[in-house]
Amino acid sequence: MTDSFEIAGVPLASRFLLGTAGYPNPQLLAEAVKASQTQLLTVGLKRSAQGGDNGFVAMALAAARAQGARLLPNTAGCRSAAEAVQLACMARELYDTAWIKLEVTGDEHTLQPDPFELLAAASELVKLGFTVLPYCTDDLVLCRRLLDAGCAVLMPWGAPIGSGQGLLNPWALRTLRERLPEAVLIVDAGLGAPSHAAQAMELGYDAVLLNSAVAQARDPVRMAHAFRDAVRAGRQAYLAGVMPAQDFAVPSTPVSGHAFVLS
Ligand SMILES: CC(=O)[C@@H](O)[C@H](O)COP(=O)(O)O
Repeated sequence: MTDSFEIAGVPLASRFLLGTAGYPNPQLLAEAVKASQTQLLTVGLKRSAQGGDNGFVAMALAAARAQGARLLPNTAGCRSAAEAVQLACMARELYDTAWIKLEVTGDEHTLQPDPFELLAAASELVKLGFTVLPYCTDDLVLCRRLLDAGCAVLMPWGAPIGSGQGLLNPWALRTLRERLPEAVLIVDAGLGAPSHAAQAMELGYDAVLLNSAVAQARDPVRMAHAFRDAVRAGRQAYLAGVMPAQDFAVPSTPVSGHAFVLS
């Protein structure tokens, strides 16, 4: 039974989006992509545009093709709206896709997105016909503005990129889910363990995007499997209805009357 979701009218059978940076070698990248069964693979534009990637981008393209996955070029490394728009236009030519993962960094220490440049870039790219997937903070007002600007999807951070800290602010992520029930929401970045991905899915997120936790694992292929399973488990739990947590004990076996009298 498939449980797909849609981005801009395109159904995606996998809710696990994977990044292609930082693998020990291109072969392991290809095997991890296969194990993940992802349908959407990100590719860093700055890396490929600058060349010298030792075959990683070519391997990412081949791995995507082998399993019918789409490419999602990203603007990682951009510091302004103008730079991001320029890079997105290059990506459209290079990869023949109008989908773009929009990243505009505002702080070097946390790699936190710059909300002002992000919104400016998103508005411009939507006008240019792109399907824009912005990597953003979990700020509700910013997220609303990005949707109003025409973004197809929102990708709030779980934690800073590469930190592996998991969901640092579950309250904010839960609030986003509750306040934007119609939006396609994907937790992006900072997930370090499969349990973090499951937690995001249990909150009702449509998908997760991660890179470092798989690429830097001792065994990236096994880790890709683990995340794939965790994403599915979290999704199933959400659909089944996760019980609300409470501050008091409730006996799981109600006791009434006197069932047995031992003599
Ligand atoms: C691959 C990609 O698009 C990254 O920019 C993304 O944010 C992943 O973050 P992690 O490496 O923390 O999973």
